[in-house]
Amino acid sequence: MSPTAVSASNPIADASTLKAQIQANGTTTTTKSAIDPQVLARPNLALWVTKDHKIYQKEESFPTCPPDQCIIHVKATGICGSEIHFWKSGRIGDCCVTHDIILGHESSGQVVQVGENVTGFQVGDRVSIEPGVSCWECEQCLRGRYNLCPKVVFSGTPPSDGTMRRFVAHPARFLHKMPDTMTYAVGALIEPLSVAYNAVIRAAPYLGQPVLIAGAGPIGLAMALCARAAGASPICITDLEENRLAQARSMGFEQTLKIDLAWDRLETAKRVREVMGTGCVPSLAFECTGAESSINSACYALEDGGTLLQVGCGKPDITVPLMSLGFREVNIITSFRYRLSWPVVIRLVAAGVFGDVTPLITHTFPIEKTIDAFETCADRSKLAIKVQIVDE
Ligand SMILES: NC(=O)c1ccc[n+]([C@@H]2O[C@H](COP(=O)([O-])OP(=O)(O)OC[C@H]3O[C@@H](n4cnc5c(N)ncnc54)[C@H](O)[C@@H]3O)[C@@H](O)[C@H]2O)c1
Ligand SMILES: OC[C@H](O)C(O)[C@@H](O)CO
Repeated sequence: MSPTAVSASNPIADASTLKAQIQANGTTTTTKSAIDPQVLARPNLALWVTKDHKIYQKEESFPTCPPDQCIIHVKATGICGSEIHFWKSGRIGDCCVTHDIILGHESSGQVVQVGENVTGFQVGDRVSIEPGVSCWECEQCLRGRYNLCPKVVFSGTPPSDGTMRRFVAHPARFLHKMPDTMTYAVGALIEPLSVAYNAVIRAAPYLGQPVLIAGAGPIGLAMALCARAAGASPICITDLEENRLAQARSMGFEQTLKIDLAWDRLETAKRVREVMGTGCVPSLAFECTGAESSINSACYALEDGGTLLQVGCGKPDITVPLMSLGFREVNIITSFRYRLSWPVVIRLVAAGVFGDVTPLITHTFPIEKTIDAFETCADRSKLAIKVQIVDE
C-alpha cells in the first residue's frame, strides 16, 4: 500500500471522522496547525518482534488517546542495537521477548491529538519522545532517580510495546518540544545522546582530561561528542571495525585504535596509551562495548586512581581484575539510561555544543521498508552506524 493510501481499517479517513474519533475518545484538541487528514488516514504500520526471532510489519488500529497522553505521528525512529538483540537473541540479560511486541524507543514526531487533561501541548507540536515512563510514586522516582523506577514502562522493551509505528499514544509528561530548527531525524537522536549525557554527568570529566572511549558504535560516538563538549581532551577511541573508526576520525576524533583481539589486555592498554600521545594516560574510560576483553583492557589502560564508566551492556557476569583495581584505587561507575536529560540535550544540540550530530545517521528508510532497515542494521557488511526509519 502506498504511504498516502487510505486504509479501510483506519477509522480516521477525513477531518470529520477525526473529530468523531476525538469525541469518542473523550478528548479535546487545540489546533495549532491542522494535520493533513490524508496523513492521518495512512495505515498505522507497526514493527513487531516474536519470541522465535522473527520480525514482521502489521497494520494496527489508530490509537485511542488517554486523558494524560498525546497521539504522535512518529516521523523518525532510530534502530538501537538492543532491538537487534531482541530480534536475534530474544533477550537482553533477563529481559526476554515472551510474546510479540512492537519495538522502538528512539523517536520523534508531531502531535496529532491531545488528551483532555494535557496542558502545554497543541496539535502540530514537534516533539522528541522520552521512552521510559516511570511511575512517579516509588522511592526512586520521588528521589529523582526515575531511571531506576522498578515499575518503569519502557517503550519497545518487553513486555511493553514501543514507538516503531506510524501513530503512538505517549504520556505528555514524557514528550519534549523540539525547536523548529531541529529536524525529526535529529530529534530521534536525543535518546542515544541522552545515554551519553547521563554517563558524562555521572563521570563529570574536566577540561583537558585524557579520556578513552571503547567502542565506536552509535553510543560510543555519541559519548565522544558529549565528552568533548564537556572538555575531555585528548580522546582516544577504539573499535574492532575500521569503518567505525573512520567515522570517528571524520567527526574530528583523530586518535583511534583498531583493536586486534589477539592482543592481551596489557598489550591493548599499552597501545591505547601510545595512541593518546606522549605523557597522556587516560584517567577516565567510557566503556561502550560491553565486551569482557574491552572492559579489561580499559581497566589496565587507566592511570592509577582513574575511573571506568561502564555504559556497554554485555554478559550478566563479567570478570574484571578487581583486586588489581583495588590496589590502584580505580573507580568503577555504571550509568543506566537517563534522567532529566531531554530538555538539556535538546538545548545543547540546538546550540551546536556537540557540533554536527547528523553524521551518526548513515542510513534512512521509509516506514514501509522497516524490515529492510533492520536487515541493513544487522548486517555489518553494510557499514551502518545509525539506521533510521522515517515517515514524512
Ligand atoms: N547503559 C545504558 O543505558 C545503555 C543504553 C544504550 C545502549 N547501551 C549499550 O551500549 C553499548 C553500545 O551500543 P551501540 O548501539 O553503540 O552498539 P554497537 O554494537 O553498534 O557498537 C559497539 C561497538 O563496539 C565494538 N566492539 C566490540 N567488541 C569490542 C572490543 N573488544 N574492543 C573494541 N571495540 C569493540 C564493535 O565493533 C561496535 O562497533 C551496547 O552494549 C548497548 O547495549 C547501554
Ligand atoms: O537506550 C536505552 C537502551 O537501549 C535500553 O535500556 C535497552 O537496552 C533495553 O531497554
